[in-house]
Amino acid sequence: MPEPNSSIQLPVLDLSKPLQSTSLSSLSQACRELGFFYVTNHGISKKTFSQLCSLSRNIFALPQELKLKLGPSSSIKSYTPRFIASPYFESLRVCGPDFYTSAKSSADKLFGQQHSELSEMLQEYGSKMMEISKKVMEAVLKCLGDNCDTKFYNSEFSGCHGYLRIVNYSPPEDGGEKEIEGLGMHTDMSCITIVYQDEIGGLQMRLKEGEWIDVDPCEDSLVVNIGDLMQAWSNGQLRSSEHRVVLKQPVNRLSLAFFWCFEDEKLVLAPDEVVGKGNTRAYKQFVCLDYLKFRESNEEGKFERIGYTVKDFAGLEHKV
Ligand SMILES: O=C(O)CCC(=O)C(=O)O
Ligand SMILES: [Fe+2]
Repeated sequence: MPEPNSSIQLPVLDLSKPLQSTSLSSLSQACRELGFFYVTNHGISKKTFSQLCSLSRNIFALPQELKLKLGPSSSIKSYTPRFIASPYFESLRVCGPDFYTSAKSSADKLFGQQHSELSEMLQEYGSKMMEISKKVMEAVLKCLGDNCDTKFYNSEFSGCHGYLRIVNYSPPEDGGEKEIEGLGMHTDMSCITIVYQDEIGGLQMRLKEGEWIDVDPCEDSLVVNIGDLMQAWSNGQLRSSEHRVVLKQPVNRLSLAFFWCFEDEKLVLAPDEVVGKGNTRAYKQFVCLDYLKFRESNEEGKFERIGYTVKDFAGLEHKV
């Protein structure tokens, strides 16, 4: 594993202010070159995060037999146990738009019928994340210039849906000084992903040159990264960068990753205006679900470990 030693100042998108031209140009550069940035003034309180994290920790602390009632082989399939993505990674998935029902069907299996606190919190969190995703996507579309946000948000992105993955990383207690890979290098299959990480840190992004950079937890900020669907839709102008999670201390780490994606049946194709006159189209049209299936079939048993990306699936010979 290469040693990461650099850090980089990622730009911050402040959702409480209109985007000024200087912040737009740094955001645009980040979306094109790095694929990562922070978002602040998102409207989710510290208290909400800490309550959600503590309820989630209670779930992950339950006996394995109980958690396995939720997956991977149950009909709900919301739980991914350890030793699938990595020996140290387990996760719980909650799907929108009805986050309440999705969470409730898991909670009922774990605790019986009487437990709705978690489901209510997740409904609130999920709908808040949907609103944040919309605002973030409008800003991302602005980065493509030419009023792309007003031209394309409604026609292309209004059918997007979101799901939340609550992740618990538990490194071995006797890990010593060694850095341990909690989640291997991958790109996300989303349009955008919005991540809350607790104070432990460990998320790293990969530069185009291959160097690993820490994406540190930042007070009151969420991390946004561009996913594969957006890389294809923007004709490769926006970057879906490889990232991973490295565990540097023998303590548990919790993250809440929200994936905002096109609907399964969506035909993903960069509009001519986005490709731009005189530029070559870099991705052929594809059905969103077909890409998700392609990734699944190539990653059997490996979860999201990278092998193939949207470039391998839909990339055309001549790249822009
Ligand atoms: O746990 C994190 O910070 C990021 C997780 C992630 O990259 C993913 O679930 O795709
Ligand atoms: Fe990811």
